[in-house]
Amino acid sequence: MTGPVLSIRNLSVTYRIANEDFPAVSDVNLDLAAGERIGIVGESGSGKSTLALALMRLHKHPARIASGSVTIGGTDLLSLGKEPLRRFRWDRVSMIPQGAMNSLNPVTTVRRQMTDTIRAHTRELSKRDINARIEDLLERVGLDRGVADLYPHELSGGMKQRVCIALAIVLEPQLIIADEPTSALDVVVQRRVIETLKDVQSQLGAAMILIGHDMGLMAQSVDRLAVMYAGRLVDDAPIRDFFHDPQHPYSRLLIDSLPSPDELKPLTGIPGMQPGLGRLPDGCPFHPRCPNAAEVCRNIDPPLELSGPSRRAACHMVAAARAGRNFEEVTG
Ligand SMILES: Nc1ncnc2c1ncn2[C@@H]1O[C@H](COP(=O)(O)OP(=O)(O)OP(=O)(O)O)[C@@H](O)[C@H]1O
Repeated sequence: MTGPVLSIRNLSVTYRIANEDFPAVSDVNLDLAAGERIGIVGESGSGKSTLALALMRLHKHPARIASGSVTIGGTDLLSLGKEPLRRFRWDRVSMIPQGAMNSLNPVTTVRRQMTDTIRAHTRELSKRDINARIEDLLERVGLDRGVADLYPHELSGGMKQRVCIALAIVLEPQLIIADEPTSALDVVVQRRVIETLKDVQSQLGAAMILIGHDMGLMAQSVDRLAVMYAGRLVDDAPIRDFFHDPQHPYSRLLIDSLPSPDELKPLTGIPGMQPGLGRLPDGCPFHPRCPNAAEVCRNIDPPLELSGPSRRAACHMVAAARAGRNFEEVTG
């Protein structure tokens, strides 16, 4: 198949609160190729999990996909009926949700849980084939095959997370969405689990979306990094460009607020707060916190547009620089 594995067009997701729809994900456009890994970062509440859940159609009331389209492996996700959607999940797109390791059933063994997942999608495999597949998967994620007969309480956090990775790849999906897959683990185990996830993803040739807050982990794990702010994608760049030449002022501030062991500097956050649902200011949603904000930023919401080879930014200042114009001239 040629073309992207994932294609998101103008996707908006709202939450209905007191008879009013509030946008949590606004007009997101994104393509992802086979084998490509994209990281999505953003402050808490920026819409990352809402976007991830919508990509599996796992969002629940009061969330609603208000507009847009999602195509995965050539299939229009939003047009699928209940049964085709059930088969589509895990088979074509799988998810390691936030706190995945706590979602394992405490009263059944790993083997039982993996068998149930496989059986829910295929009736063709014999018990022997299923057991062979389970043991192979456990080994692929760095676990002993004996783990199949253990219960979740007999596993460490890192082992549980590996089981969740094995479950996510059980049907060899084309797209894996991992929402903070390592947030509850210590740093050493985090690195190992991410390495495992990357290995299985590249063996499958699957595309991967990695959602998280840890920019250091992202730097080592993904090909591209996208930033969400107040429900929008505001930056999307190859990982090296993102760190070496950040364009969006928010990305710059995020990078500046990272602690550095080489340069002992006081830790700085980003002043101000991200606007809550339904409290978006006019113009660019970041302008109240932006050190470069000008009149145009207070009035016009900048679209996410090409800002260099393979990169996009939603910022008037970046757009002016790309057009070779002086920002002050543009802002008048
Ligand atoms: N069930 C819900 N009902 C109403 N609003 C919700 C609901 N779930 C999330 N929201 C709101 O939607 C917005 C996006 O939330 P979301 O959980 O997608 O953010 P996030 O970037 O994943 O945050 P975190 O990093 O903390 O997981 C937030 O303003 C949040 O308060």
